[in-house]
Amino acid sequence: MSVPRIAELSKRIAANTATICEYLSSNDLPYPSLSIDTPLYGAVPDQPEMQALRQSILDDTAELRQLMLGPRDYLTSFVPNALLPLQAVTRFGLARSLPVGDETTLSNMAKLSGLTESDTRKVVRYAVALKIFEETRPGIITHSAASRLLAQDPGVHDYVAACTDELWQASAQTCNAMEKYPGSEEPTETGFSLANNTDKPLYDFLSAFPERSTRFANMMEGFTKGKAFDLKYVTDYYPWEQHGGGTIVDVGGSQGFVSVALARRHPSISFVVQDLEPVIIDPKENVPSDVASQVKFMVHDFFTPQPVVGADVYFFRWIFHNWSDKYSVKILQSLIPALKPGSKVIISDAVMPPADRVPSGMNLRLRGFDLVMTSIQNAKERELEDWVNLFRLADERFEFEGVTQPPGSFNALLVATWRGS
Ligand SMILES: C[S@@+](CC[C@H](N)C(=O)[O-])C[C@H]1O[C@@H](n2cnc3c(N)ncnc32)[C@H](O)[C@@H]1O
Repeated sequence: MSVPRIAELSKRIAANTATICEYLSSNDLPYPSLSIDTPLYGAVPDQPEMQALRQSILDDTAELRQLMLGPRDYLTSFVPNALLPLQAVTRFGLARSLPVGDETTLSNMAKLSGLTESDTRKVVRYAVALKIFEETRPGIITHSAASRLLAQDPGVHDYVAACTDELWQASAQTCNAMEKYPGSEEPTETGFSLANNTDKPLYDFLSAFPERSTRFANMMEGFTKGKAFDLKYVTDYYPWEQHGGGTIVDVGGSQGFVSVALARRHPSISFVVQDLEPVIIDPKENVPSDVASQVKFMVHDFFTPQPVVGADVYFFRWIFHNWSDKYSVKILQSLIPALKPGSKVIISDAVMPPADRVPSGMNLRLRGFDLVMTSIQNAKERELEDWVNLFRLADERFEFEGVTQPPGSFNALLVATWRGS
């Protein structure tokens, strides 16, 4: 008789958990816990074998939960306001106002946040139920591991704040946008546009609000702290050393953290980070002194002709998934006047895999991201064929060379070479 799926899953979960426990125990490492002193970026070591076991446990527990719920309870288990406590905790500074190691009362949290006591109680207790904060005695609140991270890591804080304040609201309006503007490729006809009652694209709109704009950029940097977005997937999976003595232009490079990481490993390469004005605030603050002479900043709109002529590489990380094909083609074509024969265009972006080739947790994230891109820009994540077509649509002289998909990475690296004169 075949083993029931629920038994198979629970057996594998138990075996994988035991392997991780043994590893932690034999290396004298702490076990995962929800309490404040747990390793805040995860107790499972960042090592391929351990991470594969962790991913398997995450996928198996999700499936086991769904099987245990059954279809009806599964569908009704999606509460409509699951992100509300996270939005409130960041919007009203509830985690940051509580010093780590201290305890406080709900009334004090209300005073510091400006919320009413009643709203504070509702929000914080929902957060406690989600293991964000602990209520150690009735009305007495301390940090949990999760709220501590929100208090102490500005990248994670801004990630959560921008996800809830910007992306969640945009998602809630996306079906309305699909109805109002069917098939639109315009970044002005999105869920984000409807949520903000604006006719400007997201980045133009945010540029009028420097704080929101910076927070959005910080959310992007926060992503890179997630394991699937580690900068190593850019630095270690392309032979950058072949461009020694040359120049790499980091187009839409935000505050330059990718260029800084590459500059540290390749002292003979020069970097130019380009972005819109409000994002490039003050290069003196953004560039660590050890690479200051190597990494320059430049305000540049990538829909206008590329001003750095004859660079070896034009690098785009997380740019094209923000734009529909109509606009992505324009970005590539704006490079053409600056390209020399052999210039590379290197793109770090997702290549959507067939669903059965990735762990279900990763597939879920990729599918979620695809729709985030629609909600904010009418853009999309692309399959390999879409990428090849994009270069072809922009200009036949772009020769698509191939793609590298580092294991465990959200993004792949796509390389094309300019074969024009
Ligand atoms: C998703 S972020 C990616 C940032 C960075 N490359 C990274 O890997 O995290 C997109 C970036 O494109 C920039 N951007 C948007 N429109 C732009 C434009 N027209 N010209 C130049 N940069 C632009 C944004 O300011 C933002 O920093």
